[in-house]
Amino acid sequence: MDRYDLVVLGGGSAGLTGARLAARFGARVLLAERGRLGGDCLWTGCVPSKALLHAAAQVQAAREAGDLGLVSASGPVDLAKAMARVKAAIRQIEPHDSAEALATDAVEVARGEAHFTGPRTLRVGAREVGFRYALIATGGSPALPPIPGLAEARPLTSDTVWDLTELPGRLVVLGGGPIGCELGQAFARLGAKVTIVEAMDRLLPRAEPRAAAVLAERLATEGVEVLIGVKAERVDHDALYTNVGVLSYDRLLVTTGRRANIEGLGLNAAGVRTDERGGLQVDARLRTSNRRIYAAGDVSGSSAFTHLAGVQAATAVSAMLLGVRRRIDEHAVPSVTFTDPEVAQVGVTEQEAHARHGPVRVRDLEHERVDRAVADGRTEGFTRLVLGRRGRIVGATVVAPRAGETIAHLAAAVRHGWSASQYAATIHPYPTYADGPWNAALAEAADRLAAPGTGRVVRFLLGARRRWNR
Ligand SMILES: Cc1cc2nc3c(=O)[nH]c(=O)nc-3n(C[C@H](O)[C@H](O)[C@H](O)COP(=O)(O)OP(=O)(O)OC[C@H]3O[C@@H](n4cnc5c(N)ncnc54)[C@H](O)[C@@H]3O)c2cc1C
Ligand SMILES: NC(=O)c1ccc[n+]([C@@H]2O[C@H](COP(=O)([O-])OP(=O)(O)OC[C@H]3O[C@@H](n4cnc5c(N)ncnc54)[C@H](O)[C@@H]3O)[C@@H](O)[C@H]2O)c1
Repeated sequence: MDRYDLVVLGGGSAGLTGARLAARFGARVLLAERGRLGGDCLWTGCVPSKALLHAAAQVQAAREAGDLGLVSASGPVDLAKAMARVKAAIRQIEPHDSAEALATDAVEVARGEAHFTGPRTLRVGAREVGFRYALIATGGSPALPPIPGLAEARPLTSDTVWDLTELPGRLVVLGGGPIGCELGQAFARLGAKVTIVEAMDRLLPRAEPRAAAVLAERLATEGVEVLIGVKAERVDHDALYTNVGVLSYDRLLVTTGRRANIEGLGLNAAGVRTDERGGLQVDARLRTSNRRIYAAGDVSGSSAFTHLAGVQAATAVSAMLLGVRRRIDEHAVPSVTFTDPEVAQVGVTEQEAHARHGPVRVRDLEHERVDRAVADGRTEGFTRLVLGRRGRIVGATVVAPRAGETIAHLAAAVRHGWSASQYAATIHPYPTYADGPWNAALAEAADRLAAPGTGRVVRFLLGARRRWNR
């Protein structure tokens, strides 16, 4: 039986990062993949959704060009052409995640469904191999809620929506989380009549409520019907029955959440326990109940982001192979919903901060005060800094075009516990959307200068300098 230092189950964002890092350390690594290398992010997640959103943004710009005197574009697009752009983006990235590229990095790839046959053995295809350590990185899949008639209606999910070649006339999107909002806006801009149905009292329930409100307003302006606090009761004959009425559709897209891919992994044989919710039981260092098996990425039950999946995998591999014990600071993981405007967030929201840090303050800056937003005619957004003890930035939200680029520096602030004054000390380029957080932090720092204690010192210095340098 072949023996490996590390076997990795799943070749998505987590598995690819973990396998490559281990091979770079000099370990003998086997990566098992049952489907397509690259995982959700490349084939059905980040890459196709961002490519479709880009196509949709171009269409939207064309529609709005009438304001500038051009004959404005109208009507639906040829979805097959938009999807061809999506496929082109995937094709461009795919070679980096291929078995050939991995072979160059000294990672061996085994094709097939992997499952544990014992605490230190695994079968993939016809091969049984032994391992010193294993990384479970099998990701997640769309989950359908138990609504009568829903499964039988065979709705679209984020796995299958990419196969559409004709734009649906009426698209009902069930679930107003990040996937529902991104895809809902994209299809609406491409020309579909979109209705988003969300069970909670707002879109993006994990975001600052005000961010969700700005997004909902923008979607409504673009013709998306947003139904919040609505209960879906059953699906029958191309119609979704809800407590507020019947929504007839041409296609139904379900984006109500995902579940971890742990079925058929042979967890019992490996001595890997699951928790009461049926997910993998992992500790803060991502170790399962078998001390030689770790988990990373969506399967671990943490927030589903590619950037987090990669960091988790690298952390787990360093712990397994080198004994480096590190925890990931989950509070400083930025999240971005790539709608227009983008909703970017890091750390805690105001509500969460109250619960966790006690009294906190927020410093808001309206984007009417951000010159780049004014120049772009996009002042609907805002920046919010959540300030904890000693003025430390414990959370931030930016709602704006390109907010995803702006949030990275704020992630550093939350990660390192910077105060608003420390954040403000870095010069930001003008005019950018990053002026939002910078000006918010500068305003906070200026207020501190005027506060009773510091203010007295400042006034003393001013007075003294006046007297000495008449
Ligand atoms: C529509 C959509 C948009 C998204 N947009 C973003 C975004 O903009 N930014 C962001 O950060 N995140 C985004 N995400 C989330 C992101 O795609 C995931 O967090 C990321 O792909 C998780 O990587 P992973 O390695 O954990 O899992 P995956 O990428 O799902 O990889 C798991 C791999 O394991 C394989 N596998 C499963 N079981 C087995 C087995 N038994 N044996 C062998 N192989 C197996 C699967 O085939 C798969 O290739 C999006 C997700 C979706 C669905
Ligand atoms: N830009 C990004 O980084 C990005 C983009 C897409 C997805 N993701 C990640 O993928 C994961 C899955 O995303 P998602 O949007 O599918 O899931 P989600 O759990 O984030 O959102 C699902 C939404 O559906 C709603 N919902 C659940 N059941 C419902 C019902 N019966 N009727 C109506 N609404 C219902 C929920 O209240 C929630 O708002 C998330 O963790 C997300 O972070 C990230």
